[in-house]
Amino acid sequence: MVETVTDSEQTTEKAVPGSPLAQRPHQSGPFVGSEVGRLRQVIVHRPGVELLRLTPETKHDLLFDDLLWVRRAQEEHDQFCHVLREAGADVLYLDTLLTETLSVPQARQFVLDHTFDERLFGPAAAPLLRELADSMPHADLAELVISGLTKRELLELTAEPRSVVIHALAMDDLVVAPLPNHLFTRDASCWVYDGVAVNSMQKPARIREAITYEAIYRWHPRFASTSWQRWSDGLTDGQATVEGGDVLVLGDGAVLVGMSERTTPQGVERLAKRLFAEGSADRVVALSMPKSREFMHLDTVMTMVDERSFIEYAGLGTLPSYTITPRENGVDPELKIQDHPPERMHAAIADALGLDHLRILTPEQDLHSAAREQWDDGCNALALEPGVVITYDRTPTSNAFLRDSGIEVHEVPGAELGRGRGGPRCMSCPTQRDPV
Ligand SMILES: NC(=[NH2+])NCCC[C@H](N)C(=O)O
Repeated sequence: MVETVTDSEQTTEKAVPGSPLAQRPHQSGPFVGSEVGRLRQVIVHRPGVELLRLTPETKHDLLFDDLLWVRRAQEEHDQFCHVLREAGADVLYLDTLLTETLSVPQARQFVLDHTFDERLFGPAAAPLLRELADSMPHADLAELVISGLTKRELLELTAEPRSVVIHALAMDDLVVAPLPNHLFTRDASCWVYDGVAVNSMQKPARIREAITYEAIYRWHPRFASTSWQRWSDGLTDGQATVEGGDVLVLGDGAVLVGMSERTTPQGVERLAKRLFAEGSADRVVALSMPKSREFMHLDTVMTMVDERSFIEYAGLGTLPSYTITPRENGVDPELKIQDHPPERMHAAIADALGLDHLRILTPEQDLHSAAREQWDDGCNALALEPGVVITYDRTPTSNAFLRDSGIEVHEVPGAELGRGRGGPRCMSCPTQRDPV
């Protein structure tokens, strides 16, 4: 095994003029000051009925590579949450947050309006389904939104609506689609310093996930009673997509974004512009990634494990990159864009971090083993604090290499969870994390 260190061996830190907000200490409201600072509060989603909706025919469109044994996946997820709690993090469950949010009348109306869209259900069924959903207790409505509903289940609740759309469905077809990728709470929203991006999702199976987060952040008292910035317009952003798996909060006013299968350059520019306008960040480094499923998000190929170290997939190579900074021009900052050739990728990230070089941790393996471990989320580490991470147990070479490099690794079982192509970082949406 070798440790690859880019540029030189020295570790002298450069002083970087970070924004005042990037330094803001942890307080009770949401604030994510870095990628590796102490994790204080995190949103997760325990896999549920929505995963029972996967079949060999639907799994592909629902973005899973295999069916999960749901009970075992729940046990694995419980162990993941246990490690988070042991590390002192406050673990918030997405379905509980949504249930509590739905008790606020405006939130309920918002979720119903956006879920029962005429364009999806047709003008005949949409109002009837909306009415049925509105008559449900909060927890049942949350369950319907996340787990979906088949025609058979619908007919157990009500008489068949007079609708061509519903009539044309077979009994076990889904009337309301499930949201199985809510498991990966990282993606549909992401907190960056003192604000949040509720993301317009690239894949049709994930678009409705943004409704859940939009409602929670706007109306759940935990979030609605504090002030924070908006880095996106969520559902209405169209092609300007950003997904949280592509966004690494480097710390001290710097952000690293992967332009992947999911995140577009338009999305990156908008994120940068809004961060700069509020003075919450002043450097965004964007990497131009291959657009492919195995590299769907940046955090599937590289994650940060301490203030200067990243675990990185051997097959990633180096990528063209851009450094975006604000060019002050009156009130509205313009974007100053500097492009870098592939060989400068690590140097561009190091510069944004104010470091002479990064420590790139890439275990030495044959190419096939490296590809297998990347596919199994070996590079998807979730930091609990600098130098302490959670990974799946199914990637032993990456885990051993991290340990040999001085990183404390907490392994959690990933035999079932890993079938959704997301690891510990993907399954977490930090809402409070210390700066470093
Ligand atoms: N941050 C991540 N890498 N998330 C992984 C998401 C996996 C999910 N099945 C999808 O395809 O969207």
